[in-house]
Amino acid sequence: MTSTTEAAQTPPESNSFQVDLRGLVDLLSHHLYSSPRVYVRELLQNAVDAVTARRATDPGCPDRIRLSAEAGRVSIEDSGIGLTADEVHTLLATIGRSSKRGGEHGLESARREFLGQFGIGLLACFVVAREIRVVTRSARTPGAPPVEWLARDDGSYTVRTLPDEARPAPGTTVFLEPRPGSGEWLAPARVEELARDFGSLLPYDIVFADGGGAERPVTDRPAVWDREHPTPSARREALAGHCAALFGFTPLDTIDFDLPVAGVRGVAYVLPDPASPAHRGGHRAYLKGMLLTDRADNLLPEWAFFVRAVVDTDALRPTASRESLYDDETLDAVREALGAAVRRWLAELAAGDPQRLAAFLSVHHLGVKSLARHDPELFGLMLPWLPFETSDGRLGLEEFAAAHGEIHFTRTVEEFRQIAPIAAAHGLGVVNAGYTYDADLLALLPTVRPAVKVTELDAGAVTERLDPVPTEAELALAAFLATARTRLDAEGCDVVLRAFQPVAVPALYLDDRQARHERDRSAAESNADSLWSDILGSLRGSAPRARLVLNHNNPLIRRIAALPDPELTATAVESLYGQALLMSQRPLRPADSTLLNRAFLGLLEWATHSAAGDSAQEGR
Ligand SMILES: Nc1ncnc2c1ncn2[C@@H]1O[C@H](COP(=O)(O)OP(=O)(O)OP(=O)(O)O)[C@@H](O)[C@H]1O
Repeated sequence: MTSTTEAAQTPPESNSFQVDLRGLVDLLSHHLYSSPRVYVRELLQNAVDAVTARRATDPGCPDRIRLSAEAGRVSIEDSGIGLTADEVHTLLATIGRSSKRGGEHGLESARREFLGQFGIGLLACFVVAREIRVVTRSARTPGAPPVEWLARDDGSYTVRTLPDEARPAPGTTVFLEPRPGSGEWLAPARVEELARDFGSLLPYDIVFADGGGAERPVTDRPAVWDREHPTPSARREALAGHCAALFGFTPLDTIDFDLPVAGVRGVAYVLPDPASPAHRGGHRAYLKGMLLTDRADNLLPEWAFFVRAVVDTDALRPTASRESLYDDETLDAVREALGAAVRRWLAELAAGDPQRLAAFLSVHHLGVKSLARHDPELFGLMLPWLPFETSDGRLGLEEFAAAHGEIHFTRTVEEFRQIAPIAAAHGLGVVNAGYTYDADLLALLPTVRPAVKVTELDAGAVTERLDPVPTEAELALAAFLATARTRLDAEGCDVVLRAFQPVAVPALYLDDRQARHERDRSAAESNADSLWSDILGSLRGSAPRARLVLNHNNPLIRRIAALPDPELTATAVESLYGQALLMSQRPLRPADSTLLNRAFLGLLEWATHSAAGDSAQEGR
């Protein structure tokens, strides 16, 4: 008896993957790319690579590439390396096979010399063509006859040799037979526009013919940033025109990129209007002169959202769709190098052209602040120029620190609005750190200017600055203050009397982070079940309480303090507390709303009663 295991054992059978050609062609032509437009790029790319390959062995060979669109048909002819019948079988008809990585240095040399590398590009043409015909003659094997390869989108093809006169000179012509419904992609104007968009910087002269007999150049080299200009201002003008044509705006300034180590040349145009830091502008990336994408978001660091860049590089790799950059270490390095170039430009402006820097910062200070957070050196450099909202107006921190020695800051815009005028009236320098990046930068300030002291503004610091009231005046108001303290104790708020500016402000509600925390804790305690309430209660401690600072300079306060009726005094104190709380723009707790309601109705009650009393008296 044989065991089950033995019975199941059969010799391993060697198999190959089965490929459904129709499915593969469909996948590569219709689903890899975002738009049919890429077929023009693939045609140009193969033609350019073919000329590059021929020039490697025959540097003086013709380098003609002619793209034409006529009567709904597109063709492209090159004077490149061409193919023999055998090569047609192995290269054109084998999906994934490319001649461009077969050399002794393999893939690396392909990436250095050629645009293509994957062996799938030609199939992209099936997105607009139902049939691709290639007529080619090898330059490497002069005796070989011309060959015709005819491929259909069902994955079938035929190969035949042609008589000598069918193609006397080496090179290749690719003809596309349109697929029904794709006429718009093969219309002459469209083809010419796409060829210019993709191919204007390609290294050989490419012409376009629309069938009317005229030929127009597709290529327009050298790139605008590499052209000779009679004067720097002529160059600036040319670049501004390029930017306007490309991106639709006139740049505030232009930053040159010339980074031979990173294999990158190009420019970055500074946006004339503020841009959202969350918006990463689409940069235009060319790979060896071929446009790869106009949405290369990851080409520059995130903080450089105030520029749109156009670069040509031979260092980066495309993804298989050739529509974006392969996110690898090289891209990281290029991104860093481009970021460093933008920083250098800023530093040079700071050192040599403060006026231009000021114009730039008036639009893009947010971007620079975002960058400076991670770059103390740059922060130090930009410090005199970066604007902050302060109790002395919009100022640079350096100037502000020189006037105050110590810088106080508030964490929120509301706090700043409420306290800054009062603090300023009493000689305290306050910066609003409620805006994006400002708190981070203030925290960084002592690193770049060690002499400057930066502290968060707390209720204690403000109260300390306000003038104390003479003892006799305070004693005279002792009864009133006692009523007020008792009334507001339940709200977790202390009452103090000070004389401060502006006179028109009757009361100031001050708390700091700890006091706010305590407020939240006690609110949570009153809402919690008994276990939590006990735990939260045990946390109650020495946290500073919020305080209501009454202004002895304010006539209303003096009148309230002199009210004979304790009931009315309590209502008035609640009203002052409520008003100050509203002015501080803090969110109201339910208890605060109840208090405000009560105080408001109490005042109405009192006002209508006394009015009724008056009229009753008048009636007598
Ligand atoms: N115009 C041409 N002249 C000579 N050979 C060509 C031409 N077009 C294509 N070939 C040959 O056919 C092969 C396959 O071309 P295909 O466009 O599919 O891929 P590729 O260019 O090698 O790589 P990629 O998929 O990255 O474009 C090429 O490697 C090349 O050897």
